[in-house]
Amino acid sequence: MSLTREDVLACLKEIKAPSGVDLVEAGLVRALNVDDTSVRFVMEVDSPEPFMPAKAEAEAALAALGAASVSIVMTAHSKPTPPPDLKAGRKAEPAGPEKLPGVDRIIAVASGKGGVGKSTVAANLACALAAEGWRVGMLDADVYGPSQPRMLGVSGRPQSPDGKLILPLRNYGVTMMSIGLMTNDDQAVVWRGPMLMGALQQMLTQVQWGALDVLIVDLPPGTGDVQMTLAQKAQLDGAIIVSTPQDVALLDARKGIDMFNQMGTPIIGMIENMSTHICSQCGHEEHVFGHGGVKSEAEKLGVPLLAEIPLHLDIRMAADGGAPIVVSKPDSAQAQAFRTVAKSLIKMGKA
Ligand SMILES: Nc1ncnc2c1ncn2[C@@H]1O[C@H](COP(=O)(O)OP(=O)(O)OP(=O)(O)O)[C@@H](O)[C@H]1O
Repeated sequence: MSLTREDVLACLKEIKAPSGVDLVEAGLVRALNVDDTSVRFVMEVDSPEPFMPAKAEAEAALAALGAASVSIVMTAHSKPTPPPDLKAGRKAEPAGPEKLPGVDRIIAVASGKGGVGKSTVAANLACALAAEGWRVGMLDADVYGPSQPRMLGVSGRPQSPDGKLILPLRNYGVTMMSIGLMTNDDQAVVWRGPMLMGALQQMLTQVQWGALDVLIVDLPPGTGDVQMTLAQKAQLDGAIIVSTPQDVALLDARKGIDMFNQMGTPIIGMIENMSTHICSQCGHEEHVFGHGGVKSEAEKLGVPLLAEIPLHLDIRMAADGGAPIVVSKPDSAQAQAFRTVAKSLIKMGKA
């Protein structure tokens, strides 16, 4: 029997948080998604441990109500830090960004502006690196428009058998996790700052990534909280900036590069996407958005231009159809453009 949102909320109202107030009343149930007999939500808490019994109780009660699958993700905020110890001679504690265990490198794929093809580039790059024999992970941190599940043809709910570690999904040799797998496709998620940070931190540290040569992070466009949090929490080995050739996209790309520079993240290079339009019927080439803008910007900023990817119907159909062009038409000229970037990243020692 299908469950309704109301059924689920009524059930959760019977479960008390450690404060004695029920989970719903306490405002702990966030991003609730009820899909037939599958229930998912985020529990926004400061520290997960005291809430484990309530979580287990909620899982059992929802299962008894008829939920076939229950996924409760806890967003753990950082623990309150003790006051600084100002005594002289005290050894400094390690602080700042850390390496993820088992993950050799983390590369962020970023853009200043939305819709320039950042996720398409990230998906193709991940598949191209996997095709070169690299162990590749993809963390889709584009919280406002997660598209990696669609692009990498992945669906289903990530499971967490022990309630602690989340098992990522896998396709085309890419191990992936996306915030989009925790939320409903057609439901707009309103992320509050701390909740967003918690979810990102959880995807970094509570997902069982396994041993990876490279973890690619698909960032949301712009220069916001997710970029900052990522750079603070994880040791980023570099960022790739995707831009279209128009001035407006380049202006935003420049802001993105400036932000990474301020955070001390090396810029691996820029990629001009939708560089030139190649007609899929006659092969005629046209510079719809201008051409060469990213090349001259990269020269000005002293960063490498990694590729100029054409605007081609096949790239869109492949990405939107769940099998990036690198996988669906690996020998096409369009796929070659991505494969060349992957090879040069490997050569540069970046992946
Ligand atoms: N080179 C290309 N040729 C044809 N279509 C492309 C190309 N690059 C991207 N697209 C298409 O453009 C659309 C937007 O791409 P994508 O979702 O990758 O952009 P984005 O920069 O990640 O956007 P956002 O960050 O706003 O989600 C998609 O439909 C994608 O298939």
